Amino acid sequence: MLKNVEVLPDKAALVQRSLELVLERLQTAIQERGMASIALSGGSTPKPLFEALAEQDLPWDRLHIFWGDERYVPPDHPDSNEGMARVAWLNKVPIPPGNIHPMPTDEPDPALAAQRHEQEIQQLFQTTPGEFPALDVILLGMGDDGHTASLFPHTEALQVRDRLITVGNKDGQPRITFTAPLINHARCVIFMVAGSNKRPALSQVFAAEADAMHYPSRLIQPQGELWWLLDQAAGDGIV
Ligand SMILES: O=C(O)[C@H](O)[C@@H](O)[C@H](O)[C@H](O)COP(=O)(O)O
Repeated sequence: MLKNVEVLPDKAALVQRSLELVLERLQTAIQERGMASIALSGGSTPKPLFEALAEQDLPWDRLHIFWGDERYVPPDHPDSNEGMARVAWLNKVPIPPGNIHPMPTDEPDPALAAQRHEQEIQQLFQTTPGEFPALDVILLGMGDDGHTASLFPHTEALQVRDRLITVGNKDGQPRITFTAPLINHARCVIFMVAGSNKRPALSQVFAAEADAMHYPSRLIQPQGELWWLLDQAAGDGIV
């Protein structure tokens, strides 16, 4: 793992830096393998990045879009990560609809939705059960409790090592999430973390010793590149 940590002056600079990294890696993937895959994070931080990506001139038919996690709501719900990315970016560019792979949230049982999505990913990447595909880029955020994707502290999802997709749990509310091993098989993981409210958790995530079950972002140790892009409010003095 190649770990890079950059503290940027403010959130706008953090977004600009993440745009540079994402574009470089997507273009390299397309040159090398003819296609690129990116999993989007949810929450509020990545929205300006998605808006900036909508302004780019990319070979959209070579790009496949995933999500690292999803709230268990319909895509038109205000909390939907899919809905946010479509409005901020995907609805504005000519990406083939079949290249967009949202996490299903329409099964009565979220576990079935997780299983369905796992099968979709295995089919797309031609992997067999137990094998983990390497996505080119996985974007992540970090909550002020140290969670990432929908891997929340002291939840069962943190223990799942043999699946690509599992059910997360936020205060009893179901989520669909990439598992830690799927994230760790990515070629490049980019955390975007902004705001002073993230400092306490960040200091634990970067500490020499801390409980990963309490600070799940510590579980993210990808075999490829790991980038932590922090704004000064979050990272100054921590790293
Ligand atoms: O669905 C989600 O909420 C996310 O995937 C989650 O992991 C998010 O990235 C963090 O909670 C940070 O969210 P903010 O960017 O809003 O601080």
